[in-house]
Amino acid sequence: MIRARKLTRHFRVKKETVEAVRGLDLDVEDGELVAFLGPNGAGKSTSLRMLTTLLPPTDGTATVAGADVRTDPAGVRQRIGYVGQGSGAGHYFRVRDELATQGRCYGLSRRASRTRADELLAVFDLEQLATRTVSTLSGGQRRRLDIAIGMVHRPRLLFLDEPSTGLDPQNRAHLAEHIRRLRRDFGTTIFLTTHYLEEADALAERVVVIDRGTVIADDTPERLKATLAGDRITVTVGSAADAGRAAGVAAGVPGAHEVTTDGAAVRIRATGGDTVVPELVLALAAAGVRTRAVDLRRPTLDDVFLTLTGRSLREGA
Ligand SMILES: Nc1ncnc2c1ncn2[C@@H]1O[C@H](COP(=O)(O)OP(=O)(O)OP(=O)(O)O)[C@@H](O)[C@H]1O
Repeated sequence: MIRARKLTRHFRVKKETVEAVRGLDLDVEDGELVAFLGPNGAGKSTSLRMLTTLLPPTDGTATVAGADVRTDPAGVRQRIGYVGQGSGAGHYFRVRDELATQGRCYGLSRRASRTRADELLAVFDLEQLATRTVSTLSGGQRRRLDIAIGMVHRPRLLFLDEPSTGLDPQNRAHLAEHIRRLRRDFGTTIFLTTHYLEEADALAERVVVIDRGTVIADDTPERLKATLAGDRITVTVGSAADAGRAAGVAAGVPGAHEVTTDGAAVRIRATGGDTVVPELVLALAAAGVRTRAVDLRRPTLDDVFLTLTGRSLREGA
């Protein structure tokens, strides 16, 4: 559905060159739900704008929904939906009229555009709001209308640029459910940008991590966390001296690696932490070290980003 090779975009700012996107390689298959995750300024929007033909690439190639972004931008636009960061809806129109007008813009008859508007009102739980003026909608309702507008022409591929920015957690979860439903009920391929780690983790089956214009990781959230971060175990013992002994014991437990001490605490990075913990507690007891507390923490995508870049994505965002 998306194939990009060495996609590159530079900007000239005064006499400086900003390398916003540097040689992006990307493959998205039919029906995937992919999150493009990275800190502010990583190059997410610039990549999206090139893939949606809003910005010509400086270099490289991309085919989107079967059309080349350079040689057939109109073909790309016909086949994709794009919901940018700002609202695309006219403030003073009524919700149903706004959807119907968009349908007319895509060449639907008056009747077909009304029918399509009603379908979309149902899909996005906007039926109660059909006659309301767009300017009176809440942030979450407005965002659902924006996505409905992006779906008027039934695109097989939908781009969403930071769809949940500015929404509270409850509205974010509600929107996520609608995005999942689009994929489930209509098989829409969805490519969305976000800097919300939890959203990428919970929503996407695949996460492409971008930093400073380059893809630095691309996998399922589970595999990224397991291979690039691992579980973190903290064992608290009675004293710093005990911690030294405990660290020696921990280093010998299968699955435990990167053992460090900090006062009376021993920190361990582990593969399969839930099976390492009982083995560790038994080994410590056998060595005569009394365990006071054990904490097992599952990794987050922020731990992945930290491992890859040495920086926290939370700080960057
Ligand atoms: N029109 C422009 N002119 C000059 N520099 C630009 C332009 N657009 C983007 N940039 C620069 O390119 C880099 C990537 O920007 P981009 O907007 O793609 O990042 P982003 O990952 O989408 O960030 P955000 O999460 O803040 O939206 C940044 O350094 C930005 O300042």
